[in-house]
Amino acid sequence: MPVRPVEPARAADAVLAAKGATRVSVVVPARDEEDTVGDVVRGVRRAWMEQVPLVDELVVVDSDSTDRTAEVARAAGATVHAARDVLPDLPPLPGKGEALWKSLHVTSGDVLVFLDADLVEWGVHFVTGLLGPLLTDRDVALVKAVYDRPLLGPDGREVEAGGRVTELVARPLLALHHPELAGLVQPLAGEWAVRRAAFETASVPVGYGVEIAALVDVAARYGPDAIAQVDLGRRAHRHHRHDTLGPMAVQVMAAVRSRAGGEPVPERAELVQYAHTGEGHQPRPRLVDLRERPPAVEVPGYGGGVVR
Ligand SMILES: O=c1ccn([C@@H]2O[C@H](COP(=O)(O)OP(=O)(O)O[C@H]3O[C@H](CO)[C@@H](O)[C@H](O)[C@H]3O)[C@@H](O)[C@H]2O)c(=O)[nH]1
Ligand SMILES: O=C(O)[C@H](O)COP(=O)(O)O
Repeated sequence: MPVRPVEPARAADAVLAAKGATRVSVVVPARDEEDTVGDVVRGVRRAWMEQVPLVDELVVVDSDSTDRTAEVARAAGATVHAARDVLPDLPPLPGKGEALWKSLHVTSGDVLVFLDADLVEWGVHFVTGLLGPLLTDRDVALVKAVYDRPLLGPDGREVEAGGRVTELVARPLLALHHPELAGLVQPLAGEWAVRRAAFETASVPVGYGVEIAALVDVAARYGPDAIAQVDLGRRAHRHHRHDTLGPMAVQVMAAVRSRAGGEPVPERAELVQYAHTGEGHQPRPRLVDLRERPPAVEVPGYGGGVVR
Protein backbone atom coordinates (compact mmCIF):
# COMPACT_ATOMS: atom_id res chain seq x y z
CA MET A 1 0.00 0.00 0.00
CA PRO A 2 1.41 3.34 -0.84
CA VAL A 3 0.71 5.15 2.43
CA ARG A 4 0.37 8.79 1.51
CA PRO A 5 3.58 10.71 1.71
CA VAL A 6 4.20 12.72 4.80
CA GLU A 7 2.51 16.06 4.43
CA PRO A 8 3.51 19.24 6.19
CA ALA A 9 1.24 20.46 8.95
CA ARG A 10 -1.50 22.48 7.33
CA ALA A 11 -1.94 26.17 7.94
CA ALA A 12 -4.71 27.08 10.35
CA ASP A 13 -6.59 29.24 7.85
CA ALA A 14 -6.85 26.44 5.32
CA VAL A 15 -8.01 23.95 7.94
CA LEU A 16 -10.59 26.37 9.33
CA ALA A 17 -11.90 27.06 5.83
CA ALA A 18 -12.20 23.32 5.19
CA LYS A 19 -13.99 22.66 8.49
CA GLY A 20 -17.36 24.01 7.36
CA ALA A 21 -20.06 22.36 9.43
CA THR A 22 -17.87 19.42 10.51
CA ARG A 23 -17.80 19.11 14.29
CA VAL A 24 -14.38 18.52 15.78
CA SER A 25 -13.74 16.90 19.16
CA VAL A 26 -10.30 16.77 20.74
CA VAL A 27 -9.97 13.91 23.21
CA VAL A 28 -7.15 13.49 25.71
CA PRO A 29 -7.02 10.17 27.59
CA ALA A 30 -5.19 10.58 30.87
CA ARG A 31 -4.11 8.39 33.74
CA ASP A 32 -2.10 10.14 36.43
CA GLU A 33 -0.92 12.98 34.22
CA GLU A 34 -1.31 15.93 36.61
CA ASP A 35 2.12 17.31 35.62
CA THR A 36 1.41 17.61 31.90
CA VAL A 37 -2.32 17.43 31.15
CA GLY A 38 -2.86 21.10 32.05
CA ASP A 39 -0.42 22.33 29.36
CA VAL A 40 -1.96 20.12 26.68
CA VAL A 41 -5.49 21.28 27.51
CA ARG A 42 -4.56 24.96 27.87
CA GLY A 43 -2.64 24.96 24.62
CA VAL A 44 -5.45 23.42 22.58
CA ARG A 45 -8.10 25.53 24.25
CA ARG A 46 -6.34 28.85 23.68
CA ALA A 47 -5.26 28.20 20.12
CA TRP A 48 -8.26 26.36 18.71
CA MET A 49 -11.23 27.37 20.82
CA GLU A 50 -10.50 30.91 22.04
CA GLN A 51 -8.34 32.37 19.24
CA VAL A 52 -9.55 30.31 16.27
CA PRO A 53 -12.91 28.48 16.38
CA LEU A 54 -11.68 25.15 15.06
CA VAL A 55 -12.35 22.76 17.93
CA ASP A 56 -15.92 22.37 19.13
CA GLU A 57 -15.21 20.39 22.26
CA LEU A 58 -12.18 19.43 24.31
CA VAL A 59 -12.63 16.38 26.48
CA VAL A 60 -10.29 14.70 28.93
CA VAL A 61 -11.20 11.12 29.76
CA ASP A 62 -9.80 10.45 33.19
CA SER A 63 -8.70 6.85 33.21
CA ASP A 64 -8.76 5.87 36.90
CA SER A 65 -6.23 8.50 37.96
CA THR A 66 -5.21 8.57 41.58
CA ASP A 67 -3.64 12.02 41.31
CA ARG A 68 -5.12 15.46 40.52
CA THR A 69 -5.41 14.86 36.77
CA ALA A 70 -9.16 15.55 36.64
CA GLU A 71 -8.93 18.72 38.73
CA VAL A 72 -5.98 20.10 36.73
CA ALA A 73 -7.64 19.30 33.39
CA ARG A 74 -10.90 20.95 34.44
CA ALA A 75 -9.11 24.05 35.69
CA ALA A 76 -7.27 24.26 32.35
CA GLY A 77 -10.57 24.31 30.48
CA ALA A 78 -11.43 20.74 29.51
CA THR A 79 -14.69 18.92 29.99
CA VAL A 80 -13.65 15.97 32.13
CA HIS A 81 -15.33 12.59 32.23
CA ALA A 82 -14.20 9.78 34.48
CA ALA A 83 -14.01 6.73 32.21
CA ARG A 84 -15.78 4.56 34.79
CA ASP A 85 -18.74 6.99 34.98
CA VAL A 86 -19.44 6.73 31.26
CA LEU A 87 -21.95 3.92 30.60
CA PRO A 88 -22.15 3.15 34.33
CA ASP A 89 -24.17 -0.01 33.72
CA LEU A 90 -21.13 -1.66 32.13
CA PRO A 91 -18.42 -2.94 34.48
CA PRO A 92 -15.45 -0.59 33.93
CA LEU A 93 -12.32 -1.96 32.29
CA PRO A 94 -8.81 -0.59 32.68
CA GLY A 95 -6.73 1.00 29.92
CA LYS A 96 -6.18 3.62 27.31
CA GLY A 97 -8.36 1.94 24.70
CA GLU A 98 -11.22 1.90 27.19
CA ALA A 99 -10.80 5.67 27.61
CA LEU A 100 -10.89 6.27 23.83
CA TRP A 101 -13.88 3.96 23.38
CA LYS A 102 -15.74 5.70 26.19
CA SER A 103 -15.00 9.05 24.53
CA LEU A 104 -17.28 8.03 21.65
CA HIS A 105 -20.18 8.05 24.09
CA VAL A 106 -19.59 11.53 25.50
CA THR A 107 -18.52 13.51 22.44
CA SER A 108 -20.38 14.82 19.44
CA GLY A 109 -17.62 15.36 16.87
CA ASP A 110 -17.83 14.02 13.35
CA VAL A 111 -14.08 13.71 13.65
CA LEU A 112 -12.06 12.97 16.77
CA VAL A 113 -8.49 14.08 17.37
CA PHE A 114 -6.61 12.13 20.02
CA LEU A 115 -3.67 13.61 21.89
CA ASP A 116 -1.75 11.92 24.68
CA ALA A 117 -1.67 13.74 28.01
CA ASP A 118 2.00 13.09 28.82
CA LEU A 119 3.49 15.29 26.11
CA VAL A 120 6.44 17.43 27.13
CA GLU A 121 7.44 18.60 23.65
CA TRP A 122 4.62 19.23 21.23
CA GLY A 123 2.77 22.07 19.55
CA VAL A 124 -0.77 23.19 18.90
CA HIS A 125 -0.12 22.57 15.19
CA PHE A 126 -0.58 18.87 16.05
CA VAL A 127 -4.33 19.54 15.90
CA THR A 128 -4.38 21.33 12.56
CA GLY A 129 -1.87 18.90 11.09
CA LEU A 130 -4.01 15.89 12.01
CA LEU A 131 -7.26 17.51 10.88
CA GLY A 132 -6.00 18.73 7.50
CA PRO A 133 -6.28 15.49 5.49
CA LEU A 134 -9.58 14.51 7.13
CA LEU A 135 -11.21 17.83 6.36
CA THR A 136 -9.93 18.14 2.81
CA ASP A 137 -10.05 14.59 1.48
CA ARG A 138 -13.21 12.51 1.76
CA ASP A 139 -11.25 9.33 1.08
CA VAL A 140 -9.15 9.70 4.23
CA ALA A 141 -10.59 7.95 7.29
CA LEU A 142 -7.67 8.12 9.73
CA VAL A 143 -4.60 10.35 10.08
CA LYS A 144 -1.46 9.37 11.98
CA ALA A 145 1.19 11.66 13.33
CA VAL A 146 4.77 11.32 12.18
CA TYR A 147 7.51 12.90 14.23
CA ASP A 148 11.05 12.71 15.50
CA ARG A 149 10.81 11.23 18.94
CA PRO A 150 13.85 11.45 21.17
CA LEU A 151 14.38 9.07 24.08
CA LEU A 152 15.04 11.48 26.94
CA GLY A 153 17.34 10.58 29.81
CA PRO A 154 16.53 11.34 33.46
CA ASP A 155 17.98 14.85 33.03
CA GLY A 156 15.67 15.52 30.09
CA ARG A 157 18.47 15.30 27.53
CA GLU A 158 18.21 13.24 24.38
CA VAL A 159 19.90 9.82 24.76
CA GLU A 160 18.81 8.17 21.50
CA ALA A 161 15.75 7.74 19.32
CA GLY A 162 12.60 6.63 21.20
CA GLY A 163 9.85 4.22 20.36
CA ARG A 164 11.02 0.96 21.89
CA VAL A 165 7.72 -0.90 21.48
CA THR A 166 7.33 0.61 18.04
CA GLU A 167 10.68 -0.70 16.85
CA LEU A 168 10.76 -4.06 18.62
CA VAL A 169 7.11 -5.07 18.44
CA ALA A 170 4.84 -3.00 16.20
CA ARG A 171 7.07 -2.70 13.16
CA PRO A 172 8.07 -6.38 13.14
CA LEU A 173 4.41 -7.38 13.55
CA LEU A 174 3.40 -5.21 10.60
CA ALA A 175 6.25 -6.66 8.55
CA LEU A 176 4.97 -10.18 9.22
CA HIS A 177 1.19 -9.71 9.14
CA HIS A 178 0.42 -6.38 7.47
CA PRO A 179 3.14 -5.43 5.02
CA GLU A 180 0.58 -3.11 3.44
CA LEU A 181 1.00 -0.93 6.55
CA ALA A 182 4.80 -0.92 6.58
CA GLY A 183 4.80 2.64 5.26
CA LEU A 184 3.55 3.93 8.59
CA VAL A 185 6.34 5.86 10.22
CA GLN A 186 4.87 5.96 13.75
CA PRO A 187 2.22 3.23 13.92
CA LEU A 188 1.78 3.59 17.69
CA ALA A 189 1.61 7.38 17.80
CA GLY A 190 -0.94 8.45 20.39
CA GLU A 191 -1.65 11.51 18.27
CA TRP A 192 -4.11 10.59 15.54
CA ALA A 193 -7.44 11.66 14.15
CA VAL A 194 -10.29 9.57 12.84
CA ARG A 195 -13.78 9.91 11.43
CA ARG A 196 -16.38 8.89 13.98
CA ALA A 197 -17.94 6.61 11.37
CA ALA A 198 -14.69 4.65 11.14
CA PHE A 199 -14.03 4.35 14.88
CA GLU A 200 -17.56 3.71 16.16
CA THR A 201 -17.93 0.67 13.92
CA ALA A 202 -14.75 -1.08 15.08
CA SER A 203 -14.13 -3.15 18.18
CA VAL A 204 -11.60 -1.53 20.47
CA PRO A 205 -8.97 -3.24 22.64
CA VAL A 206 -9.23 -1.76 26.12
CA GLY A 207 -5.48 -1.37 26.55
CA TYR A 208 -2.58 -0.18 24.45
CA GLY A 209 -3.67 -2.26 21.45
CA VAL A 210 -6.10 0.50 20.47
CA GLU A 211 -3.79 2.25 17.99
CA ILE A 212 -2.59 -0.76 16.04
CA ALA A 213 -6.12 -2.20 16.01
CA ALA A 214 -7.53 1.00 14.52
CA LEU A 215 -4.93 0.93 11.74
CA VAL A 216 -5.55 -2.70 10.86
CA ASP A 217 -9.35 -2.25 10.99
CA VAL A 218 -9.41 0.94 8.92
CA ALA A 219 -7.10 -0.58 6.32
CA ALA A 220 -9.27 -3.72 6.13
CA ARG A 221 -12.50 -1.78 5.76
CA TYR A 222 -11.53 1.24 3.64
CA GLY A 223 -8.20 0.18 2.18
CA PRO A 224 -4.71 1.24 3.32
CA ASP A 225 -4.88 4.44 1.28
CA ALA A 226 -7.55 5.71 3.67
CA ILE A 227 -4.75 6.22 6.20
CA ALA A 228 -2.80 9.47 5.84
CA GLN A 229 0.28 10.67 7.68
CA VAL A 230 1.37 14.16 8.66
CA ASP A 231 4.80 15.29 9.73
CA LEU A 232 4.40 17.19 13.00
CA GLY A 233 8.08 17.83 13.70
CA ARG A 234 9.27 16.67 17.09
CA ARG A 235 7.47 15.11 20.01
CA ALA A 236 8.69 14.04 23.42
CA HIS A 237 6.81 12.35 26.24
CA ARG A 238 7.35 10.72 29.62
CA HIS A 239 9.02 7.35 29.21
CA HIS A 240 8.05 4.11 30.85
CA ARG A 241 10.65 1.85 32.42
CA HIS A 242 11.36 -1.01 30.05
CA ASP A 243 9.64 -3.55 32.31
CA THR A 244 6.36 -1.64 32.17
CA LEU A 245 6.59 -1.73 28.38
CA GLY A 246 6.22 -5.55 28.51
CA PRO A 247 2.46 -5.47 29.15
CA MET A 248 2.07 -2.83 26.43
CA ALA A 249 3.88 -5.11 24.00
CA VAL A 250 1.59 -8.02 24.91
CA GLN A 251 -1.48 -5.87 24.23
CA VAL A 252 -0.15 -4.66 20.87
CA MET A 253 0.63 -8.24 19.84
CA ALA A 254 -2.78 -9.51 20.99
CA ALA A 255 -4.62 -6.83 18.99
CA VAL A 256 -2.90 -7.97 15.80
CA ARG A 257 -3.34 -11.64 16.60
CA SER A 258 -7.05 -11.29 17.28
CA ARG A 259 -7.46 -9.68 13.86
CA ALA A 260 -5.57 -12.45 12.13
CA GLY A 261 -8.30 -15.03 12.78
CA GLY A 262 -7.50 -18.47 14.15
CA GLU A 263 -7.38 -19.22 17.86
CA PRO A 264 -9.28 -16.61 19.89
CA VAL A 265 -7.15 -14.39 22.09
CA PRO A 266 -7.78 -15.00 25.82
CA GLU A 267 -9.26 -12.23 27.97
CA ARG A 268 -6.06 -11.98 29.95
CA ALA A 269 -2.50 -13.20 29.61
CA GLU A 270 0.01 -13.71 32.40
CA LEU A 271 3.31 -12.02 31.68
CA VAL A 272 6.04 -13.21 34.01
CA GLN A 273 9.00 -10.92 34.51
CA TYR A 274 11.85 -11.47 36.96
CA ALA A 275 13.44 -9.31 39.63
CA HIS A 276 16.91 -10.16 40.92
CA THR A 277 16.76 -9.94 44.70
CA GLY A 278 18.90 -11.31 47.54
CA GLU A 279 16.92 -14.53 47.09
CA GLY A 280 17.69 -15.00 43.43
CA HIS A 281 15.52 -14.27 40.45
CA GLN A 282 12.01 -13.77 41.76
CA PRO A 283 9.05 -14.09 39.37
CA ARG A 284 6.87 -11.01 39.09
CA PRO A 285 3.75 -12.15 37.23
CA ARG A 286 1.40 -9.54 35.79
CA LEU A 287 -2.05 -10.12 34.36
CA VAL A 288 -2.43 -8.24 31.11
CA ASP A 289 -5.96 -7.36 30.01
CA LEU A 290 -6.62 -8.29 26.40
CA ARG A 291 -10.36 -7.67 26.27
CA GLU A 292 -12.01 -5.61 23.58
CA ARG A 293 -15.10 -3.44 23.61
CA PRO A 294 -17.62 -4.10 20.86
CA PRO A 295 -18.22 -1.45 18.20
CA ALA A 296 -19.83 1.56 19.92
CA VAL A 297 -22.71 1.46 17.43
CA GLU A 298 -23.72 -1.90 18.91
CA VAL A 299 -24.16 -0.49 22.40
CA PRO A 300 -27.87 0.08 23.12
CA GLY A 301 -28.57 3.79 23.41
CA TYR A 302 -25.42 4.90 21.58
CA GLY A 303 -26.10 8.36 20.24
CA GLY A 304 -23.65 8.27 17.31
CA GLY A 305 -22.32 11.73 18.09
CA VAL A 306 -25.46 13.03 19.75
CA VAL A 307 -24.63 13.16 23.42
CA ARG A 308 -27.61 12.25 25.60
O1 LIG B 1 -4.70 3.01 31.40
C1 LIG B 1 -4.32 4.00 30.79
C2 LIG B 1 -2.99 4.14 30.33
C3 LIG B 1 -2.63 5.29 29.64
N1 LIG B 1 -3.54 6.28 29.44
C4 LIG B 1 -3.14 7.52 28.76
O2 LIG B 1 -2.82 7.21 27.42
C5 LIG B 1 -1.79 8.07 26.96
C6 LIG B 1 -0.61 7.24 26.44
O3 LIG B 1 -0.18 6.39 27.46
P1 LIG B 1 1.36 6.11 27.77
O4 LIG B 1 1.42 5.16 28.90
O5 LIG B 1 2.05 7.41 27.90
O6 LIG B 1 1.79 5.38 26.44
P2 LIG B 1 3.17 5.48 25.68
O7 LIG B 1 4.28 4.89 26.43
O8 LIG B 1 3.32 6.87 25.27
O9 LIG B 1 2.82 4.49 24.43
C7 LIG B 1 2.75 4.73 23.01
O10 LIG B 1 2.29 3.52 22.46
C8 LIG B 1 1.00 3.12 22.92
C9 LIG B 1 0.67 1.77 22.32
O11 LIG B 1 0.34 1.85 21.01
C10 LIG B 1 0.00 4.20 22.55
O12 LIG B 1 -1.26 3.83 23.08
C11 LIG B 1 0.45 5.54 23.15
O13 LIG B 1 -0.47 6.57 22.82
C12 LIG B 1 1.81 5.84 22.59
O14 LIG B 1 2.28 7.10 23.03
C13 LIG B 1 -1.40 8.96 28.13
O15 LIG B 1 -2.10 10.17 28.03
C14 LIG B 1 -1.90 8.17 29.32
O16 LIG B 1 -2.21 8.95 30.46
C15 LIG B 1 -4.85 6.13 29.85
O17 LIG B 1 -5.68 7.01 29.63
N2 LIG B 1 -5.20 5.00 30.52
O1 LIG C 1 5.70 3.97 21.23
C1 LIG C 1 6.49 3.23 21.85
O2 LIG C 1 7.27 2.45 21.27
C2 LIG C 1 6.44 3.30 23.36
O3 LIG C 1 5.64 4.40 23.71
C3 LIG C 1 7.78 3.48 24.00
O4 LIG C 1 8.32 4.73 23.60
P1 LIG C 1 9.75 5.20 24.18
O5 LIG C 1 10.71 4.11 23.92
O6 LIG C 1 10.05 6.46 23.40
O7 LIG C 1 9.54 5.49 25.64
